[in-house]
Amino acid sequence: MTEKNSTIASFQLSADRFDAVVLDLDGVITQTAKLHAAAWKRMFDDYLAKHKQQAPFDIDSDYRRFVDGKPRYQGVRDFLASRNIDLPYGTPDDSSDQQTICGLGNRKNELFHAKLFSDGVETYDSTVSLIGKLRQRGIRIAVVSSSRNCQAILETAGLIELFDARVDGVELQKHHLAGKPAPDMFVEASRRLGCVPERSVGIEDATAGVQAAKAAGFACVIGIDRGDQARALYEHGADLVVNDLAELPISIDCEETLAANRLPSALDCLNAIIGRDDREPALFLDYDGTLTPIVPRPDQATLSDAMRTTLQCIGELCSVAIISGRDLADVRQRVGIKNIWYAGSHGFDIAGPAGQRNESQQGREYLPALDRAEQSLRDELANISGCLVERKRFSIATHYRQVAQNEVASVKQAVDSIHADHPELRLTTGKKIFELQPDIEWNKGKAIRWLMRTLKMDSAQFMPLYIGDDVTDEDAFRELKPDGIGILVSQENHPTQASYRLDHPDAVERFLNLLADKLIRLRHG
Ligand SMILES: O=P(O)(O)OC[C@H]1O[C@H](O[C@H]2O[C@H](CO)[C@@H](O)[C@H](O)[C@H]2O)[C@H](O)[C@@H](O)[C@@H]1O
Repeated sequence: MTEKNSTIASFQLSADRFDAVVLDLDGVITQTAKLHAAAWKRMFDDYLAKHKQQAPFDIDSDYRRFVDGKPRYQGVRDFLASRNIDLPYGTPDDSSDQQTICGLGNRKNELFHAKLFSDGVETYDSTVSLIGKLRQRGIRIAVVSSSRNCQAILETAGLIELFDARVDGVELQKHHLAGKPAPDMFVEASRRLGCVPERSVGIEDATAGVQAAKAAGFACVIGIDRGDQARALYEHGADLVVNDLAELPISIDCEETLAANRLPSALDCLNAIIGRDDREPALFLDYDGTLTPIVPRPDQATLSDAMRTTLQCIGELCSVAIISGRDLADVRQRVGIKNIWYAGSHGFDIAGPAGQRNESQQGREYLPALDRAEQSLRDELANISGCLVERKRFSIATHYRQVAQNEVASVKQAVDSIHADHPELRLTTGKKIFELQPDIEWNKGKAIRWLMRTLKMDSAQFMPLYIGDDVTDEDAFRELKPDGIGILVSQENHPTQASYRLDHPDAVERFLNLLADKLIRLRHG
């Protein structure tokens, strides 16, 4: 990081200081700048070839000085002016072979689209990952780009959902905004986000963009120096220049809980989840609500054949373990895949594919108390219609999903009273469920760490990825926060320690298939 002054030395992108971050597209989020530069060069060189004394278009100097970051026709006009070439403006409808500013701009766009189609869109993973983290902290995100192709580029890259607002070349024309370096686009972006420039950050890689954000009165303007232009970015108003957004300090609080509906979709962020470093994923999956939809009765939660095939496939590509609240034998039989690890009773009971077994030693001392509590629950709840008591080796679930609304309080009262008789047991809640389990320092998160140690999965080499939907899954999200990733399966809005979201087990299946494709591609270079 190169800093202009010492006041920025303590710079932190935190929700306390900033409400919004507004980013340029090309060269900041996507690596389309080089596609644009190549298309500009090809178009101008073809044109300049007809002017004998003219040197070819230079990507290092001409592109950055006259074209980068500006609306298309303005870029044509400014570059031609630098060569003392005067062309009629024409109209946006001009065909791409007309010798007008618009005709040349349209030719460049044709060349750009051909390249986009043939080469696809590469993204800067550090930027995508930063946007994910900022969104989790409640910071609003907008993209400002002079490109009329902004929407198409974001859609091709699968990033369109990451933005709360977009001010692009199409909007520019529609609302008669002035292009960068004028402040209009940044002012409009913060207005659309419902934020003020004084609490907004602008991120740009072009001098015209830096100038625009500064002129808009943004609290902080960050320049990204992808070439040798740190000095120029500072001269145009950047407060801080970095080579890549991975260098940017943001405030991280591991205990922070976030609203689930603010989390980015894991389907949109696969590249940020996998491939942000060289670590191999180690996959830990919850069962109910994650691999199967929630259904009225526990015995109806059957794994679909499609999900089983997906799990089998991903199990060939990386290490997979199922971490469930169900009894070990039950979840093992429901999933029915041989070469993976299983943890039952919320991690108290673990088994490996080659007959390995780890039953919590400490947990065993609680078996008599669990037996007594189970009997009391069965006796007390026998007359409440729809109430189910499900005994797992190290846990007892009392299900009230099928209980009439006016009788739920009686279920809770009975569970509370039996819990009071067994203070050595812990009472937890979940989806229409009360659970009693040994009150010891053990949970799904600890079980995952135990598995990683046992399987010699150093987190420098393996990245733990946990997908779950319920309260006890939060223990796993919290445990993995420093070195792994948590994905919550939910459509509701509640606090969570997860970093990404999937809406439904169907989305989990889609995500696992995308992950499998990605791992296959990485494996084959
Ligand atoms: O950790 P998990 O594998 O997700 O297990 C959590 C509990 O899941 C089951 O109950 C839940 O799913 C049932 C079937 O969809 C649903 O009817 C119930 O309301 C949910 O709470 C399971 O029966 C429990 O033992 C697990 O603790």
